[in-house]
Amino acid sequence: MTKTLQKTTALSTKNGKKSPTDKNLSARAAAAQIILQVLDHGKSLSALLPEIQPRMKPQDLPLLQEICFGVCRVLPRLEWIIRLLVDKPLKGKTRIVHCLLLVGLYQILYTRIPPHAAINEAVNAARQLKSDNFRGLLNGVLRRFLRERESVLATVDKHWQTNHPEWLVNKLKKTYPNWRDIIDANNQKPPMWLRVNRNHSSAENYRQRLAENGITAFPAENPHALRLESPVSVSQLPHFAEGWATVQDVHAQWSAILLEPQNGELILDACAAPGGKTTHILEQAPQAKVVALDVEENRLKRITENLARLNQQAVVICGDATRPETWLPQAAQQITGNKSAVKFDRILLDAPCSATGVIRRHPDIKWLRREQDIAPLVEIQHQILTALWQTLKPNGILLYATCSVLPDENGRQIARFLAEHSDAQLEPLPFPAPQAIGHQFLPAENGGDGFYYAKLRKIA
Ligand SMILES: C[S@@+](CC[C@H](N)C(=O)[O-])C[C@H]1O[C@@H](n2cnc3c(N)ncnc32)[C@H](O)[C@@H]1O
Repeated sequence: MTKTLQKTTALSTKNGKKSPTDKNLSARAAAAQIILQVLDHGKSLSALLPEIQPRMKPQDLPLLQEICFGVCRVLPRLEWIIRLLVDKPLKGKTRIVHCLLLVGLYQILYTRIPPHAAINEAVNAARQLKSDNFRGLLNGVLRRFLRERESVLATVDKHWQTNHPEWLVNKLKKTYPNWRDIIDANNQKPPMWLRVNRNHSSAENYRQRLAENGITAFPAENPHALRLESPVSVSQLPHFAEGWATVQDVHAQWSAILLEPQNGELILDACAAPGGKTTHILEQAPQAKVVALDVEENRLKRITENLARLNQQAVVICGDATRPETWLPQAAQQITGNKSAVKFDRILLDAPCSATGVIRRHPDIKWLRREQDIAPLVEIQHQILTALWQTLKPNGILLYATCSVLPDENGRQIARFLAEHSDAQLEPLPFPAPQAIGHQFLPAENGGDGFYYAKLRKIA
């Protein structure tokens, strides 16, 4: 820390102004509120952004999204800058001012917004957020950062910043010799991937249609996947509303391919919401009878909407995968007309997990997930696996998937299951460089997210 970096003291404040309606809320004010909810109240961006979006001006949404995701991506670096510049931590009611500083610094460092505009907007947002008394502090800190940028960054960037929580870095270090590459990949912005519905078009034909609409896309090894050069709104995608394409990461697309669903089979998608993989199963095998199960009732609507867009049918059920006896009779009733027990030919278990493989897509995971969450997740995965195994037909297939990179949730989970179930056999997967148990994709490998797959057969 150089001597020139004098610290600015946070002033105390009294709130004065009425809060504006959300329609008048600027992108910066909304971003500060959302970041506060993530950091201090453990809420996810994917829950918060859709809530606020209908109440914002449409033209403000891209910037709101950019700031919220961006701040989560580089949070420790921004926090360090604030520690250097602000004497007294902004706590309690003044946390919103701290979040406005994050928002202002992010724009100065990571966007093309002219710094003076970023500062003015942060100061204006303070008024909207009933923090008038802090306008001077915001203005002073951000302007000082501009003046002393070089020396501040020399201090902050003296050592490599992981921008990850320490517990996660330690876990990655223990498992992966190339852990730094994983961290770097997690800190990138992810590409947008499409899955082309082969019932409407080949990936190549769709790529040409995209090109005719000014959208550049690249093919992948996976036959249905296209990577877009730059993300676009789905409303720009040809025939999106009619189900010609679905937004889905390239590695997530392996789920339905590895499951190999067949027409006429009875298939369970056990943790199905929002239904991205349910619809892929039905694209692959339109005549399969698919049960889409999820424990979160409010997430079932998303499955139904996705099925409707693709003009597909499935039995959508709310239920706990650890307790098949509570929902299996209802599923049987809807499929066969009577409640007697049914067994599945194939099961996709896209298990609830730490989501440590999709950090680049959901950077808030780094601050929402805690080390102590992992063991309970591993236990629930084991319970679901064990319970669903009883519902699988002899010779049936269970595909276990997670978007985690932690071995406890992946290879070790399956090793434990194999040790406990003599009727379970590991099936080979069609990837080069076979791994010991299942297959781990790392984040950004082939441009895809971090995913794990293991395919199990029930020996007859
Ligand atoms: C990784 S997400 C599934 C994503 C989905 N397969 C897709 O591709 O769109 C995991 C899902 O598991 C659900 N879930 C968690 N615990 C569950 C349980 N005990 N039984 C059924 N579903 C559960 C969550 O509600 C969540 O929707």
